[in-house]
Amino acid sequence: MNLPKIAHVRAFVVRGGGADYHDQGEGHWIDDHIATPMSRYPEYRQSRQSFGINVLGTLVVEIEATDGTIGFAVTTGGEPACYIVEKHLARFLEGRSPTEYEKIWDQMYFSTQYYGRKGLVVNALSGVDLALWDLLGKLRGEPVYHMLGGAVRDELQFYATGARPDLAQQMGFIGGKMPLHHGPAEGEEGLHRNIAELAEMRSRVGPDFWLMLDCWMALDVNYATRLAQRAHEHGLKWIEEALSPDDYWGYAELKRNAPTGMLVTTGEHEATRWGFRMLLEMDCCDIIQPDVGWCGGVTELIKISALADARGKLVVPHGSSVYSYHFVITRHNSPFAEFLMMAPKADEVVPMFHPQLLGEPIPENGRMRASALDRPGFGVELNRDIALHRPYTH
Ligand SMILES: C[C@H](O)[C@H](O)CC(=O)C(=O)O
Ligand SMILES: [Mg+2]
Repeated sequence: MNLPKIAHVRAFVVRGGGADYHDQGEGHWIDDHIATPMSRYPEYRQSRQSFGINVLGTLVVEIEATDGTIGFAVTTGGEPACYIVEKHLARFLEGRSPTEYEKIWDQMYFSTQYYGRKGLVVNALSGVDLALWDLLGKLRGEPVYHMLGGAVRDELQFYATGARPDLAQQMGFIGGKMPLHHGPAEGEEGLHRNIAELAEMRSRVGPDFWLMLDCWMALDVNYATRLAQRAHEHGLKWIEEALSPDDYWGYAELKRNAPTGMLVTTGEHEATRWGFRMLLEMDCCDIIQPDVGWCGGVTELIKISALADARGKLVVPHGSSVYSYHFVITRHNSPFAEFLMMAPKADEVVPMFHPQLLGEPIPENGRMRASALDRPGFGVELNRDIALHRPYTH
């Protein structure tokens, strides 16, 4: 079957929430004294926006085929990622068939390897890859999850990330992941407060509801070990991203130190099969958490997931909305998914990438039927009422 070829690749930057979900207004739980590697500096402790967490904004990649069909995707990376997409990556797509995603991925990765490999460049590459899968699905009239092999279960189950696991429990989620508020620079008092917050939440949700702590790379092995040991009596299910993503040795040590039954998770800032191979072969964690928009897109996630599956590890992607939903429903070793609560007080379910996507499905009672994904591509449209800025052309 001859599909239309790729005619144009375009990249835009958008401000205000969406894929750059840290780009929120004042008073949002996601910017309220959350422990980070920058918390050692008191002036950057209260707000992550103060050190520039939202400096980039969302990257929107559009790929138009010769018949006018448009695939698109959103991720983070903003204006610098627009430059990379327009000035470097677009050449590997235009004039090609959208079925050639393996070769396109390979050329995007190896042509940028001398300045890429992780971070911003792989975010940009992931955005292109996801837009390509969206285009392919739209041209074939198939949802991405069909192209990935089809659903292995009838519905997705979600845990919620946010400041109010107690409310998430009432909304039907299977667990709640809270941000850790105090890092090592806040000393023993900060550690007591972290444990007190966990204990308070445990008393609200009862003994069986999953509670997790997201440490956003803020800790060292010693602090993380002490936190894990003290959190164990409050039934902490997992300790997430406790250390720098570069500290594979530290993660291996933390996994050895963690109390029996408590899971160590990480990987949302890791990228590619080679990065995840390190996490897996060094036995750094129990669950890997690639972000589909940051790890290399769906093309790379297929490989990352197969590596994990062969080692009996779970893959529970970080956030990533529809890009994650279409993958998780197709894999046995992804038994549940994350839902980031983007309402400022984490007190209601709103679409994760609002306002950038139209038709973005949301969990109901903590679940989503596979049929909610039954639209071509990733099943969403770009909201063209938001301000799209195209800083570069080619
Ligand atoms: C809540 C965390 O600090 C971060 O904003 C999101 C995250 O790491 C996650 O959803 O996982
Ligand atoms: Mg996290």
